[in-house]
Amino acid sequence: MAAAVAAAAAPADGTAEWPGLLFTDSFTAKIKAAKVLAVGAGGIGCELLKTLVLTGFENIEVIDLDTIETSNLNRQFLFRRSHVGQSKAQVAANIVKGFAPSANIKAYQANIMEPRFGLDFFSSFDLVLNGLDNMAARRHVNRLAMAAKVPLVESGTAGYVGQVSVHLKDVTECYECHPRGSGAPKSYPICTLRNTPDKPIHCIVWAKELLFPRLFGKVDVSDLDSPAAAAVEPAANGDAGAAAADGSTPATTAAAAADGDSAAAASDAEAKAAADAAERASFFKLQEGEAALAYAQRVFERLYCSDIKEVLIMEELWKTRTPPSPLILKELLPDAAAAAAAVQAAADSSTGSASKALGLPDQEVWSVADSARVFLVSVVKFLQQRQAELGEAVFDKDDDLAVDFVAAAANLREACYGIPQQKRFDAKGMAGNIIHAIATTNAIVGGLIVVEALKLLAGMPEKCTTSFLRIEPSLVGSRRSGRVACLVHGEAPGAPNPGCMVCSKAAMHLTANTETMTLQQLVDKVLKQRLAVNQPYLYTAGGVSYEEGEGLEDDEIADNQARLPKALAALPGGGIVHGTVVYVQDQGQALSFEMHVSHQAEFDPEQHPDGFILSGKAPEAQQQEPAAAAAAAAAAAAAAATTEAAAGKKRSRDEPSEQQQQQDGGQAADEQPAQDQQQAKRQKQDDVAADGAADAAVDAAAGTQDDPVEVIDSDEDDCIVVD
Ligand SMILES: Nc1ncnc2c1ncn2[C@@H]1O[C@H](COP(=O)(O)OP(=O)(O)OP(=O)(O)O)[C@@H](O)[C@H]1O
Ligand SMILES: [Zn+2]
Repeated sequence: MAAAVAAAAAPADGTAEWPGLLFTDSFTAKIKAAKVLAVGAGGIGCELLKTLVLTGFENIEVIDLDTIETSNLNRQFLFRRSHVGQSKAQVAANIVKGFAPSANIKAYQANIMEPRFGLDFFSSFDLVLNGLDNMAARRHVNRLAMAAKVPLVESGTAGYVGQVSVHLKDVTECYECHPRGSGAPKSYPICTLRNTPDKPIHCIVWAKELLFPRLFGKVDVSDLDSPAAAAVEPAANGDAGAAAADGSTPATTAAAAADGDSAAAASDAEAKAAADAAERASFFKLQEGEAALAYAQRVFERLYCSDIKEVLIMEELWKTRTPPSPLILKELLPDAAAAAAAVQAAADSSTGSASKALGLPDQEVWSVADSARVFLVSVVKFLQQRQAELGEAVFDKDDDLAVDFVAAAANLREACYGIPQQKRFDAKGMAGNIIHAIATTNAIVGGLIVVEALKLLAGMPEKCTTSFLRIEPSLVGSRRSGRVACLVHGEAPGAPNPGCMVCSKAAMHLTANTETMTLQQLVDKVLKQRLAVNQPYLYTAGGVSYEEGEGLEDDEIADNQARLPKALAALPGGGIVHGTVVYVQDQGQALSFEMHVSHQAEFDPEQHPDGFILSGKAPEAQQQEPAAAAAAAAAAAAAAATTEAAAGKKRSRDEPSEQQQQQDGGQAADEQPAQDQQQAKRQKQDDVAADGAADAAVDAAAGTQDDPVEVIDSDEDDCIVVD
């Protein structure tokens, strides 16, 4: 189907040029016949679907995994209150069909990342148009659109700013040709979060990422207080005091660092950190017969009094900083009996929110005493009313109790450290990375997507623009009218990046401590979190292999699992060491690339808090003639074949399994089990949180906000003129 776009490279109506072409019969027919995939039926998606049908598109498939929520109604104008709880994709399709009854719109309530929406599915469209809100899904769609050579129009909005960009394999840059600023969640040095916070966000991240999972979720989802992290810090930054984690004293690490015996120091530090972690794990457990309120008070005392006193012992930390002051619960809530009764009454109330139960406002900064009350009430409510989730809870910005807890816990820590406290509304925004959506921005962006789609359909990718919607108009030079003020600035899409791991055959370069990084960390932190690989299959010429995904036998799954805790260098088959080339594939994304590994023992935690460095690198093959590139590819394939044989693989990675083919055949969207939908929704929420301030596309637009009047050498065609 994508061929239809290429075939239209010459003006469809002989002499017709853009934009006159739009008004020709043959182009109208082309619009009518084109098959379009719209991904996302949220803020942008609703606008996009409406504009598509009003422009004359009649063959549309729309996918959205979510259901309609009341909070969507203010801007997702296709939805009404009566639709709350129903599939966004289905309702959007039904309503839009009312505008254009001849349109054929197929809706899927599904995650675009499901294997059934694979290469065959993408290849069946002329255009893919994104109205998504998270990086993981955007990257996934980009990978499949590039592999299928289907043009992709990508979009994003954040408040008043937005962006639309066009991606066409081998013609323009793909969505991942350049690093996206906020692709990975913003990370903060662990020692700052634990011991020396100096901004509200440090306290909010501490409450959300460390404390929330510690009390209600899976502790291992956060590595903020893992013994390994604690042990590594002193060696790397030489700051022995900062190494003491979560209340451990600096004495051991400081002495060990000073005696010059680094091996002994490291093992002492590791042992100490492990003992501290074990002590904390047991302290934060609810004791047999312990009342929820007594537990909440005990945790309060530990976090805001004894832990703070422990940190104060580390004198070297406070030579250049203001030391924190402990909070005493009895001083904050002097009438202990009355306070306990009020907290228990609020905790027993039927409202799911601690702050609402206490009658506290969302839009005002609470007093420290009120934050203490909210803290206690939320802990008790979690223990009493949300028992089923304990041990599994995940922070969700739409969960009132979780937001209450994080806002109060962060405020109390801010009070200890003399950092300004936040309104609940703002704490929620920071914890959930929320930028409030603006309907008009979505409408403009939805319209711009269709404009770019039309240029692509006309076979005129050279006319395409990357459009930046700005918060303030810019002055733009114009041939005809001098200078005009523009809200939307357009520029030509960039060329493909030969170093891109997605749309070229470039290699990635990983620098890590191969003696301490485990295969699990490589898979989770590097491949999944940083490179958005969903179902990794990796192997080396030496015989290391690891695989996830469908179609594996039980013994293969067990073998793979057994390798995960091993350090890279200790893996069987020679390990992954300095100089190893790791071949990575993800069948679900039609993706394959090489990763070249370098060993480095230590990393500066301020500069590389993840403990590794990842960079893209153009391989030699990119500069070679096609024949040489093919030879290099054949050599890589041969290495793969050797490894496959060594690993005893039975099926080819490049051929879809029978199961995969069946899935690609296209089940109805609503066949996905409800549990999967829930999981996907949770994954989406995680992704959204990890998405930082929307996406780098938007960052780029947002970057111009401080520069409202700027002269750009551009044509009027590229802008929307403000009267
Ligand atoms: N992997 C995915 N597969 C299918 N749809 C997705 C996927 N990820 C996100 N979406 C959908 O993309 C849409 C993005 O729209 P939007 O940014 O308006 O989000 P929203 O959830 O409706 O609004 P808000 O986040 O502001 O509450 C959402 O409807 C969301 O469900
Ligand atoms: Zn690329």
